[in-house]
Parts: sequence; structure tokens; C-alpha cells
Amino acid sequence: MVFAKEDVDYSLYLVTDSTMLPPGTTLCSQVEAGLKNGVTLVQIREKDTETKNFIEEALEVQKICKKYNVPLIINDRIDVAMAIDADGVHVGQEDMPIPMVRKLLGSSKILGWSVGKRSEVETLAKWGPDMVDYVGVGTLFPTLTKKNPKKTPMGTQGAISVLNALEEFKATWCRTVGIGGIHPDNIQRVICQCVSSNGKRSLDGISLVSDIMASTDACAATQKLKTLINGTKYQFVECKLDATLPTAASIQKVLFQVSSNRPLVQHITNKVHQNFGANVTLALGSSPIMSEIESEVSELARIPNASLLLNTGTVAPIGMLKAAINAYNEVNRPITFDPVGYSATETRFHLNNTLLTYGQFACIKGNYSEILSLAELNKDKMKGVDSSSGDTDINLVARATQIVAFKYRTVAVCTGEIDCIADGTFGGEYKLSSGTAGVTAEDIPCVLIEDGPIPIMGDITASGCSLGSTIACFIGGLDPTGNLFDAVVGAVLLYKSAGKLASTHCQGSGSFHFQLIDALYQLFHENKPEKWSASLKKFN
Ligand SMILES: Cc1ncc(COP(=O)(O)OP(=O)(O)O)c(N)n1
Ligand SMILES: Cc1ncsc1CCOP(=O)(O)O
Ligand SMILES: [Mg+2]
Repeated sequence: MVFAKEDVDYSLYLVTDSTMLPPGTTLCSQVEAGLKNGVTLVQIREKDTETKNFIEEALEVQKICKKYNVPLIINDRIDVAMAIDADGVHVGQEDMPIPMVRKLLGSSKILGWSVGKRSEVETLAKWGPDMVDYVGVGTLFPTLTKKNPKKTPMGTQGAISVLNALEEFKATWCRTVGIGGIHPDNIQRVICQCVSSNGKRSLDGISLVSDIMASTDACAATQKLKTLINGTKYQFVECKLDATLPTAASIQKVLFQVSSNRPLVQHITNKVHQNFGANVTLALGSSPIMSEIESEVSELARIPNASLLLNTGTVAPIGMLKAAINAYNEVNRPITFDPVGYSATETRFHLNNTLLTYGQFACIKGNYSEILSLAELNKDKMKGVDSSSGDTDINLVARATQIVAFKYRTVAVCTGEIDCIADGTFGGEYKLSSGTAGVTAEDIPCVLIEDGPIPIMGDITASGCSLGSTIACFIGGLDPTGNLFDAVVGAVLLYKSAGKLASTHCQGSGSFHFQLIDALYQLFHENKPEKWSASLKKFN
């Protein structure tokens, strides 16, 4: 059977490993369970099997693949692939060089290569379309399946770099599958986030081993994966999104929802912010809980209208932070992420990136320096964790906010003299292969709040962090059909308006602190956004 290369369906690519088979199953029974339920491509990857047994097993699996009309790929062993006339071969960076493999296999066979770096993509592009048909992009997440992995997990941002390189070097023929630690809890995020910056391509498929091979019910495991792959909406937060910009009426609706739903806002935040954040949360009719207890995060995330503010100013143990992200992502409750001092030190850079790779955030909030660094547009290293001051190129800041929103499929907020908010969620929509149909960061909704600076804001501690509390209250308080962008924009408008009001009543920074809480309380309960002093302007 010869498969036309352009017809190969990479969407659910099963790679075998008979060392992890549960009792009562065999290599063939697991592969057949997968094929029966929608696996579209199979690779035999048996690292410890002797040649004779490898061939026998490969021939058995080949019979099953033929029955389901699905191509069979052989891992590493070009000799075995040729001996049994398999449909293709997969090799990695440490295996036989690609030009030699192609020469041995001939042009009609499928040839896959493992890549993780831009330079590797450049090489395959130089070889041209007759060499590599698809790439395995990884390792995405930690996995126990690959022994002694040479690469540290690259996360979705690493996969985006590979997709960008394929576009940059115009390797249009080359298909892509993500591999490494992919399971139902992260598969939608992988498909949703892994889109090239020009919006032209997402991954063509998901490749995995243990989720099916180690499953005691491989049929159910495959069905679950298939449903998630074929789905079109990633409900990382149960919020309806539409294309219209927020209005006073839509923000009023958000405030009503927050008042009636009274969200529980878990704060994992820095010590300086804790007391102020709790008071801001209470002023907004919500309940604060300042918990960093790992064993209770799952319970907290399951409370109706729970919302998490994760601020990395002073840092809880990484295991606790990951558990919290996991707990909220698992039940589709929103996380507001404030990567304080994102690239101020190497330690912060790695910690924040680890967390960004680990989960999905409904909102990412930062000051100019943080957002520029997240967007990789900050040429100068940040000096500290405070917001930068001085001349600001608002076009650059707005562009950076859009890039962050697009990259992380989130609502990004950049705060400063002018605040900027961009919606890169695409309503949670995702699709293999076609990316965002060419829609890029520059095209996504973006608004500015240009009401001038409130200098006294800089004279109290944790004023920026408490905008995070406000956002977390608003997102958490939404009804299931609520609008995420409206909620974030409403929170920023309220906070700025309250800041202005408080600054006119205070006598100094001490009274400003209290006046700010009073103003938030008053404007929130009055619920007349049309009267707020801060106003919106569409960017572009
Ligand atoms: C689809 C797919 N992608 C990547 C790999 C890994 O190949 P390699 O880097 O050669 O590692 P081993 O699988 O040989 O351990 C793969 N097998 N399949
Ligand atoms: C073969 C391979 N190459 C990179 S990660 C990996 C193993 C993936 O296995 P799992 O899906 O069980 O994490
Ligand atoms: Mg290999």
C-alpha cells in the first residue's frame, strides 16, 4: 500500500512502547484499540527489542494498520522498515543522517525527523521538499517515556518557535506533530497556543505514547483524545467572547454579575500586597483567601466562582504554584497572572517562564517593562521590578501587549501612564493545521486607557498588584456566559477611575491608600460606569 504523502492524516499519531503495557494487554491489542477509535498514524518504537522480535512485532502491527488503512512508521530502524516495506521511518538528531535515510528509503516513503531548534528547521528547509515530510516537535512537556532526554521540555512557546522557523524558511511542505508529555489535560492548550506568529499554521497533529499505550482502557483513552482534538473550543475559562468592544452597558453587566456571584479570590501573592489585596477584594463585594497551602488548591478551585491571582513578587514553592495552576486549569476557573519583575533577574525569568509554560492564564498583567520583555521587544534589561517611567512609545507598548495576548492566548494588560488591554483568546477557538487563518497579533482587539498618570499611585506599595486583585474579582464573578474582555477592561477602568477620585480627596500617600479603597467600594457599588472618569480608546 502506498500512501499519497499529502493525504497522510497526522492528527492523532500513536507511538508504541511495549514496556508500559498494562497487564492483560499486548502491543497489538493496544494499537488496535487505538486504531478502532481514531488513531490516524502509528509508529513502532521499541527501544529494547532485538531485531528478530522487532520484525515479528512490526509485521503483526502492519497487518492491523492495513486493516484500518493507516500508515505504519518505524522508529530508528531503517533496515526493519525496508525489510517489511513499512510506509515510513522516524529518526532523531542522533540517528542516521536524513539524506542517507532518504537515499535508502526512496522518495515515496514518509520520512519524519525530531526537531526542537530553529537551526534544525533551517537545515531541513535547505534540503528542500524531497527530504523531510514531517517533524516531531518536542519534547514539549516532562515525560517518563523517553529515557535520558537530552532536551529540557520546550513547552508551547518552544513549539511556536519551531512553527515560526518553518514559516521563516518557507518549509511549507513540512507537516508537524507535537510530542512529549501530552495528555487530555494539556492537549487543547497545545493546539490552541501552538500557532505561528503569522497565524498561518498550527500543529498538524498530536503524537503520544503513554496516554494510550499505558492505559488500562485504550479505547476510552483514544476516544477522549479524539474528542479533544476534534473539538473547536478550549474552555480555559467558561466565558463567552464576542468581537464588539466593551461599552458602559456591558461593563455594568459585569459588575452586576460580580455583585451577585461574590467570587472567592485566592491570592498567591507577595507579602507586601497581601493585606491591601484582601481589602481591595472585599471592597469589590468578593471574598479573599490568602492561601498557599498546596493540599487545598483543588478544593478551592472547585468552589463556585473561584478565581486565582498568581503574583510572583515573593514566591511560594514552585511545586505549590504548579499545583495551583493545575487545579484551576483542570476545572476551567480563571487565573490572573502577574509575573512581577519578569526578566529583572535570571531567577525570575526562569521561574515566570516555567509557570507560563505550565498552564493557561485568562489574563496576564504587567507593567511596560514586563510586557515588553514578555513580547521579546525589550532591548534593555529591566533594572528592578517597578514600572518604568519616562518617555513611552505607546505604539510599541500596544504592539507588545498584542503580542503577549496572541502568544499566550490570553487577555494581556499593560499598565503605566497609559494602560493597554488586548484580547488574544480568539474565544478559545482552536484548530489543527490552519492556525488562526492568518489573523496575527496586530489584528486582535486592543484598547487604550489614556487618562494620564496618577503620580501618587507610585507613592503607595502594591498599587499595581491590587489591580491584579481587581481583575481577578471581575473575571471570577462572571456568569458562564460572561465576557472575559469586558471584565478585564471594566476592572482596569474602575481601578483607574478610583485612583483619580482618591487622588483628589487625599492629603498624602497615607490617606490615598484608604481613599483608594473607599473609591473602589463607592464606584463598584454605585455601578455607573458611564460616569467613571477613565475612558476607552480603540488602538488602531
Ligand atoms: C513523532 C515523533 N517525534 C519524535 C520522536 C523522537 O525521536 P528521537 O529523537 O529519535 O528519539 P527516540 O524516539 O528514538 O527515542 C519520535 N520517536 N516520534
Ligand atoms: C519519543 C519521544 N520523543 C520525545 S518525547 C517522547 C516520548 C513521548 O511519550 P509520552 O507521550 O508518553 O510522553
Ligand atoms: Mg531515534
